[in-house]
Amino acid sequence: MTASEGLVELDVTGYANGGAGIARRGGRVIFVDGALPGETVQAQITDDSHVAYAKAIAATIVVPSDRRVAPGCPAAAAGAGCCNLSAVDPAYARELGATALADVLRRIGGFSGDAPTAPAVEALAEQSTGWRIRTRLAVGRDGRAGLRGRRSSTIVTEPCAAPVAGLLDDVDALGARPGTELVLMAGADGTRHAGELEAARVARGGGRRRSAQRSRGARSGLRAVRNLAGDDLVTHRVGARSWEVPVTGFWQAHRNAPETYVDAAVTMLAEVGVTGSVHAWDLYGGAGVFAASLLDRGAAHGFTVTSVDLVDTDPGALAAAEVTLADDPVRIHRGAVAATVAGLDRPQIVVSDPPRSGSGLAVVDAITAADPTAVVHVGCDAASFARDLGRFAANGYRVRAWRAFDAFPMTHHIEAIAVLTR
Ligand SMILES: C[S@@+](CC[C@H](N)C(=O)[O-])C[C@H]1O[C@@H](n2cnc3c(N)ncnc32)[C@H](O)[C@@H]1O
Repeated sequence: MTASEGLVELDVTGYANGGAGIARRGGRVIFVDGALPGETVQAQITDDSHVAYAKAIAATIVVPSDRRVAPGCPAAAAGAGCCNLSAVDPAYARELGATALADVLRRIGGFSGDAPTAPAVEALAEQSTGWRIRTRLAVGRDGRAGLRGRRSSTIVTEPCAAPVAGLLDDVDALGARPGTELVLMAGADGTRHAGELEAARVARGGGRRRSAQRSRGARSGLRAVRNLAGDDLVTHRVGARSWEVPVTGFWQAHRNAPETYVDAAVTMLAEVGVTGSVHAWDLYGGAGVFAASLLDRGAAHGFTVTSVDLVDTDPGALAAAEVTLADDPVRIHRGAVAATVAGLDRPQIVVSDPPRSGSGLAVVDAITAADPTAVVHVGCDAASFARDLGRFAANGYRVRAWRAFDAFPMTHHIEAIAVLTR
């Protein structure tokens, strides 16, 4: 290893959850953004403040991996923070995702030989481009819309390759005003819907970390939406059901995700022996896609869902659920899961599909205290998924089956689903 002009030469030997390559130098682990296992890179150290590890960015690939491919996403190639694995062979990216998942299941979840073998990551579509049905773009002072830079607040106007065909066509002609965000969503029939989200009001001061947190909080808070194209409500379909979801509301990003996940959940519940009449909880249920499929598909798999408690915080998603599930035995609860579950009827089945931060230990404890026969736990962040599963295991629930999906192709993110029983 040599150091020149602030760069260090590193041999990358592993891959970490989060998409960085792993190298070692002077007894420390170095997480190298943009590097793959087997590569030698010249890297710039970006964070040297920790005793056990440092962070770096690959500046030059000296010896490339033979699994590198031509970058598939123009926006990422121009520095946008979207498709961080767009220059990696998609099959190899899935292998790396499975390796990272297995690693966090062991290290964070504490899983070893008594759990099923960690799952492979399955593709949701043949292509790794053209899968994303919703996206948010920042609108710059010049009125041009684009993705934020990976390590900067610059706006990259080259197109991302992830959105479905047509979603990003001529976005600047939609008329979103400078400083706002442009929200785009494709409906089940392919129609594009667009809204302008008013600029987030972010309080100032308190250091870089605090202000980044404030900025995220402000962006996710309630903000006015001005319709720019299509409708305020977007029609999505799963099986024979349809939902009318606000253009800013939650819907799975990959066009094939909802059908795949509900099919996986119902099939795995049957495989672990759920039978008879059951009451279910659909926690972090959004518009009630899992609730509907449990009701509609259980009978074909040997169990009958007689009623569901659906819990979510998002008023738009719950309004969609109220319409779609109006004639079904579903009680809708608006509120945080942690504050709501204690008052619900005892379930035999629980589906829990939290945001990236996971359910957290208190919610896992509340679920296991209700003593369900089976839990379907879904995670879009491998580390929080592993942590939550570890808590289920500590509370006496065993993973009986799990699957993982390449739900965000060309990125390091994966989605995983586990079914547990006591
Ligand atoms: C990954 S989404 C899953 C939605 C739904 N299961 C689906 O597949 O469409 C996570 C959901 O959790 C909701 N949410 C986030 N934090 C929550 C909390 N503390 N309590 C209840 N719901 C929450 C969000 O509004 C969002 O709908």
